Amino acid sequence: MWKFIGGMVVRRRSLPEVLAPAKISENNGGHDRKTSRKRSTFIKTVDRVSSSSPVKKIPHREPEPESNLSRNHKITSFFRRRTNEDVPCENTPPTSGKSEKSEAADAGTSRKAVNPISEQEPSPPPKSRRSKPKSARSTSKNQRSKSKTPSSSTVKLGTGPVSWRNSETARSSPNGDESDDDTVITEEKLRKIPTMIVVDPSIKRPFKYNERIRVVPKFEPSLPRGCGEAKKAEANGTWSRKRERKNAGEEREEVWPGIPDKKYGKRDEWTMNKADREAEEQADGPEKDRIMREIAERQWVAQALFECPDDPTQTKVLYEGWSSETMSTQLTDETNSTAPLVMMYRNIREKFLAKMKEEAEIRAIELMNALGRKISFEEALAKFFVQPPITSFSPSSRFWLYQDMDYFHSMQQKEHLLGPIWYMAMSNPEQLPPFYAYSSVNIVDKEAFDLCKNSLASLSTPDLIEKFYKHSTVFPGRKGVCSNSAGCKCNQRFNILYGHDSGMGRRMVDSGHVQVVKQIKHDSNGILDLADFRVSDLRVIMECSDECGCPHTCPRRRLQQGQTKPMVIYHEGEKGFGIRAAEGFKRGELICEYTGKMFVYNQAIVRTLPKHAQEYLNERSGKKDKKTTEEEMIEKPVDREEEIVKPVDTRKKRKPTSYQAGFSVMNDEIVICAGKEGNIARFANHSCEPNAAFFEVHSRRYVSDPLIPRVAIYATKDIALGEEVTVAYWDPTEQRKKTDIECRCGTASCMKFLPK
Ligand SMILES: C[S@@+](CC[C@H](N)C(=O)[O-])C[C@H]1O[C@@H](n2cnc3c(N)ncnc32)[C@H](O)[C@@H]1O
Repeated sequence: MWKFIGGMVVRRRSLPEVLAPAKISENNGGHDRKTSRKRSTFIKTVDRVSSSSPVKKIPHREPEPESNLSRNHKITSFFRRRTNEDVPCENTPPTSGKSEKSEAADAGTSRKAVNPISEQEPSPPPKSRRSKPKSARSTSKNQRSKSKTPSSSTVKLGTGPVSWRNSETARSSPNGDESDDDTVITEEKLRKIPTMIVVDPSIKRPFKYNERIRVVPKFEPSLPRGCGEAKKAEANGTWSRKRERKNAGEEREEVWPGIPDKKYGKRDEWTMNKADREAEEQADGPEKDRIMREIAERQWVAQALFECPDDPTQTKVLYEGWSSETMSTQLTDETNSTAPLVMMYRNIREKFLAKMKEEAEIRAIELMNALGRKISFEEALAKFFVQPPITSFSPSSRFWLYQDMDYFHSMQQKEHLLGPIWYMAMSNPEQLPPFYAYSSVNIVDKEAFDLCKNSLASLSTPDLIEKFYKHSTVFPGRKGVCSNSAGCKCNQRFNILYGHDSGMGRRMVDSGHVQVVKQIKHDSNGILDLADFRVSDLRVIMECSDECGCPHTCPRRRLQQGQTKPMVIYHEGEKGFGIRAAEGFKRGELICEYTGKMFVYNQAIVRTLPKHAQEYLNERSGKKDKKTTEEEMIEKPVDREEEIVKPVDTRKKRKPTSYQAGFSVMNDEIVICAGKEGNIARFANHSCEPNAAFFEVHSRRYVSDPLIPRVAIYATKDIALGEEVTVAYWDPTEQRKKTDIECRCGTASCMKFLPK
């Protein structure tokens, strides 16, 4: 078993199969085949679409060839989606060039509301026929709201320099109406943001433990809540993701958990246009006007924007729920105003890519010099940085799968008020993205939930004081960085639960030494004070909660505010994927949380075992109650992992994983496993000279919620834009058994092999 320093435990695994390269089928023969095969299905499914849907019931007829389609009609239905169709624009990779407006979006400057249509259209269509694109869901409300500063009752989350959340409030809306801005955080909204998902297989139907905690019989990855267009398309679309043959004889669906496997495609576009045209033709007078208005008012959700390098006034738009073959070209100024957040995402992505390219160019020159200039610069560069393979709009190109992962995972993040993420494999365009289900919160097994619910840490401070005051002499006062002017209760909590005055703050560590648990504190900007930080310290961060009386912007609630900065999951060659900063971090700044499935330790191991091993272990443990087993363990200490894993390892059936994190201080029975479900933190690679570390965090917004132990990654050094975020899986100063996995951290003090 490997140890992440600070109680993070990982277990060995081989590189997942999903990382193995596979061929992209660029010619997308499958698309046409599939759409024609599914045509009748679509006709059937549109019947079921509600009247509010833009999809209309239409008679079944043979499709007309593309060239015969009414151009005007397409323009009407799809927000002039074909207006610029003739503009030569390869869907080329994003570059660092930016328009003035996008610069403004980057800086988060507020802009006067603009009606993009009246401003940009040289010869505008009749008013009633104009439709407007909707920005990504993440900006849909934002789009509608006026540029406004939050009122005193609404506060913005996020600390430190510009975060995507900070800058987006400043945006204006093309419509200018005053509807609620989903980027302004109110207490009411916070109360409903999910904090965990509890899995209890014994229940039949999901229910709410409270406003933030849902109990489900099984965790099932699904599309994020706001993605209504994608959901509709998943039910009715005719384009579907192709199946991919990985190894001979083995077929696996190229359907990533939580990513739509069906979308609207060209055929649907044609069908909808045709239905519109027919409805329009058949109607008369006010009815005709109504239909035309309805068509004109349809909104499209922008999923991603791409630059046209030949013409910076144009931008390519990929729509949520639609395949890439239906992309359209729009005026950059329009997309700047109608989809400011998506534009901001594009700018962040481009800035990051420009940085990566710069780095790759330096490495390419180094390689050329090392090889005596036997290869050209272009060849050398291609070893480190390949432009995204968007030579065609073929929806089956792997590039579009990456775009979907970016969008749908970022939307999940958005749901939890967290920063956006991207996936990139710049040195190998054939690289498959990682195969796992995204979850911004922990998925807590019922047993772990009950354990946490009944733990001391879950008690309110008055209850803790009542229980423990007699055992403790010192409970230092209400000071700290907490923004409650009356003082903070949370140092008291720390002292009762983990302080050495309480008698619970001394722990035996692996080496057999006794260590004192250290409280790591924030400064008034939410930055950790890491003055005398050592990676091998036993440490806990104590956050404030509602019982403290401070607002949710309190610097002592940093993990509750979550990941504010954009991050990239970047393919690092032999190390697999890693995480990189798409914006710089200061030492002590929060990077993100480590989420995954949370289990009670023994059970966590047992459940990953093959059936026969599970049966054997369950049968054995069934004869003894839990207490006896634990007592036995204390009397005769055993390496729990050794004991449990051995029967399986000898049969060489189980693939070991390295995505498990354990707790040394808060609850050493609990494990977070991010092997199949988790967030970006699961990609943190090891370095012998890391720039970040794991911290156990005592964190909940509401004291009425059970306190589950949480893990955060904080920067322990300044991290620059584009730099990889790394942690130490074990204390490099400690002698440990080594595995045969070569460490590729590339640092001067590298131990050469990852530890056991
Ligand atoms: C927690 S995962 C990190 C994410 C992983 N790279 C991925 O793509 O899913 C740990 C695994 O990453 C790889 N890894 C992490 N750090 C490494 C390093 N310094 N050198 C080589 N491989 C590394 C090893 O395969 C290890 O088992």
